[in-house]
Order: sequence, then C-alpha cells, then structure tokens
Amino acid sequence: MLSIDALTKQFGEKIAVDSANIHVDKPMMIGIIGRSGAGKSTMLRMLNRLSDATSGSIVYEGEDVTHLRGAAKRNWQSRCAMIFQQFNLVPRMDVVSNVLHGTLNRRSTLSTMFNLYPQDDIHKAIDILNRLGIAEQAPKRAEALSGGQQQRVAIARALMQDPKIILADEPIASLDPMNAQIVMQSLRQIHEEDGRMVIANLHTLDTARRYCDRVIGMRDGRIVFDGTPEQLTTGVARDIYGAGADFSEAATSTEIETLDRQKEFA
Ligand SMILES: Nc1ncnc2c1ncn2[C@@H]1O[C@H](COP(=O)(O)OP(=O)(O)OP(=O)(O)O)[C@@H](O)[C@H]1O
Repeated sequence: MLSIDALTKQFGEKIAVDSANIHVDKPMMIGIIGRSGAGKSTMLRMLNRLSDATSGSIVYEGEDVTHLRGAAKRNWQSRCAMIFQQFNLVPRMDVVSNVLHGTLNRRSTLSTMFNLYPQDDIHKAIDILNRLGIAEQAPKRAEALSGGQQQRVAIARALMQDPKIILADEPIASLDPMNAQIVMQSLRQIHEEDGRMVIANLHTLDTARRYCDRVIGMRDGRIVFDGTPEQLTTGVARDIYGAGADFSEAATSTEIETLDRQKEFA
C-alpha cells in the first residue's frame, strides 16, 4: 500500500533523513518518535511532497509519487492531508470557512475569490465538525477557540479532502494533557472508523504507545526502531533518544496517563 524506499533528504552537508525504508501493507496508525532534530518533520514533509527527496522513492498503491508535478502533485497532497503543531488556521475567519478551505485544491479561482462554497460542501463541513464534537463552534472565529478545538478544526479541514492518509506533525505538542487526549482520540477514531492511515510525529513515548499500532523510532536521520508498542521497551526507547542509563520515560511524557490516573482516583 505504502512503500518508502531508501528515502533520503540532504540539506547541504546535513543528512536529515538517511535512507529510510518503511513498508505499510494496510491502513494503520503509526507514530514516529525521536528527539528533536531526528528527522521526523522532514520525513512527513517529503511524504506530503512539501519537500522534495534528495533520493529514494515513495510509492502509494503502485503509483510512484516521489516526483509528481503540477496537478498530479496537488492531487497527491489532497490524498495525504497534513496537520501541524500550530494548527495553521486563518485566525480571523470563522470555523466553517476554515474547514471549507480544505476544498481549495478542487475549486475554481473564481469561486475561491468570491468565497462561494457549494451547499453540499457546507453540509459536509458541518457533518465533520459534528463528528469531531465541535459543530456548535462553527460560526465562531477560529482564534476564539481553545487549542484543542483549533486542532480539531484543522483535522476537519483535512477530512474535507477525504484523504487516504493523514499526516500529523506534532499534533499535540502545543496542547495541555486534556486537549492532547481529545485530539489523539479523534485521530484514532478517524483511523478506526474510516480506515484512513494516520502517521503522526510524536515527541512523547506514552502517546505513541497508547494510540499507535506501530511505532517508528528515528535517531540522527535513521530509522532505528520499527515495531509494535509492546516491543518498545525502555531499553529500546533509551536507544532511540540516545539517552544514558538515567533515562526517564517521564521526561517524554505528555502526562496523559497521569491524567487518566487522576480520573480513576477522582
Ligand atoms: N530547511 C532546512 N535547512 C537546513 N537544515 C534543515 C532544514 N530542515 C531541517 N533541517 C535539519 O534537518 C534535521 C532534521 O530536522 P527535522 O525538523 O526533520 O527534525 P525533527 O525530528 O522533526 O525535529 P523537531 O521535533 O525539532 O522538529 C535537523 O538537524 C534540522 O536542523
């Protein structure tokens, strides 16, 4: 389904991603972990073609997407929608319009200029917002929402494109533990109910373990681990993070589990 072979990105002397191989044969939820600078963002950006690979290939369902250009590249980008740590919404625009922005790729310049959206798209946007539990926020300006709500708007915008793959670059890094949990649950729900593949860069181990079917560990541009959450032992994690014997998992925790424990005792 998705084959990444010897994918490499070089910035001058720096090899940000070094000959990465990832093969995925069915839609799953994949977490990419590793310390800052390990190459996680560069990997997702190459997948989405925001950044061109220096060498190697990305093949999705038999189609080589590594060198697509023009309309074919835009088509690929709408099949693998990306969400970001900082949500990338238009702050002063209302929530529905932000979500409808997800259809820009397939709308004419004229309808875009005059902000004309087909009724069907508006209904679809509201349905998606409803599904993510934020339909009542639809008329508000994006900037009036909490971070967790804004990230769900960003997910809704991505879903407008009906993507096969959702790429999430540190989707919860700016959120408090409660909102982080809601956003990760939304991504998991989209994966389970729609069968979409989700690939998320996560800077915390517990989140990857808890929500993902498969975890990929990167260190200095290389994939040093690819396995199930169960296989991700503390020893393996120490290796991924390049930490010493004093490595503490708590140092990479979003405290989601702590939050759950608090709920249990409440
Ligand atoms: N446009 C660029 N020009 C030069 N070097 C870059 C560029 N983008 C990334 N790098 C370098 O490539 C390496 C990998 O960066 P990348 O952002 O992919 O890592 P990351 O694992 O996502 O880290 P973070 O979590 O901090 O974003 C880093 O050393 C970074 O400095």
